[in-house]
Amino acid sequence: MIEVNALTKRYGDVTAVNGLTFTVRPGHVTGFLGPNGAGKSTTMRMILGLNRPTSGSATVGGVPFARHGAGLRHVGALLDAGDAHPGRTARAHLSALAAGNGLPRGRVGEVLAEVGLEEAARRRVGGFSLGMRQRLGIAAALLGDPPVLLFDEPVNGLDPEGVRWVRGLFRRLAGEGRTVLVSSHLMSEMEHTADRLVVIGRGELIADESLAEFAARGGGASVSVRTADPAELAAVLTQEGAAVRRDGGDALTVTGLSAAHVGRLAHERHIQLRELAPRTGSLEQAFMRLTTAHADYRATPEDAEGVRAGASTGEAG
Ligand SMILES: Nc1ncnc2c1ncn2[C@@H]1O[C@H](COP(=O)(O)OP(=O)(O)OP(=O)(O)O)[C@@H](O)[C@H]1O
Repeated sequence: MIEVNALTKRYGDVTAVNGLTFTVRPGHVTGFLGPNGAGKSTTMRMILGLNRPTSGSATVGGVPFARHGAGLRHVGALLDAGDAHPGRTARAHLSALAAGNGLPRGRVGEVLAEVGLEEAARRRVGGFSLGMRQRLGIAAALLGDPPVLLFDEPVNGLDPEGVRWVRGLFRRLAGEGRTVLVSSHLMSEMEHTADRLVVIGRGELIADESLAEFAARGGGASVSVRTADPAELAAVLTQEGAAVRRDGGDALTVTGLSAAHVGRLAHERHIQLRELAPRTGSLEQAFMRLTTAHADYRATPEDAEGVRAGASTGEAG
């Protein structure tokens, strides 16, 4: 369990994180989402004791991270894929981490196999692709077999097979009862990975809920119906105050009534239903709607690539 309590971080005039409170529970993959510059990395660094909060606190398993001895046994983290020394081999990098944390050497081979880097174990990290460095960072996070794992933008640089693999890995880790927090600035990445979301913008909490709850906030929740008598059902539902769209054939899309309500009305009027399915609103829609007001850096026509803030996360204090 990770508990973040009224966490605030200021860099001079910039408030990177502002009074953030949320809990990340075991047994779930929790997506940590926000536009560029929202404060995700800063928050993760404070959870890991790498940045000191201006105020507030963060604990892992009820204890500030810094007070955990042999840190890798308690928390595994992928923060920056580039943090392995380029002159070291993958195996040497992991062996040094294992030794520093009092972990058995045998774990090195196990995690190399787990992330698919066995073949590259004796190559220098300097020659690794970004995707390989991400895999190495994930191997380091897994080394201590920790109950809590944090991954900052882990999908960066992975190919489609790698993305599929990493999603499966996160789900397995959560399935084993671990606490898994994964950051991204893209909802599309989280949609198939996370089952809960913590969404922030400009350092402030926007949402802390399940994917379904978040999607419902985007509006557009509807009910799909197929029926033997679409014209009759459309009339009944419209009379009840719903908006009904005829989708051709026997299909209708209904907004403004729950699936249960549609089912009950059809039953009362003896209208046969062939399908009745609630559809949640789009996650992407909800994300855009709720974070637009909180986005620091947005593309303009002159700057179509958008601006990555001059953010350096190199602070160690
Ligand atoms: N060391 C620092 N010194 C000054 N400002 C900083 C520092 N680190 C972060 N910031 C600022 O804090 C804010 C939050 O940055 P942070 O990197 O935490 O955001 P993020 O959500 O991880 O963004 P991204 O998705 O772009 O990685 C930004 O405005 C950034 O410029």
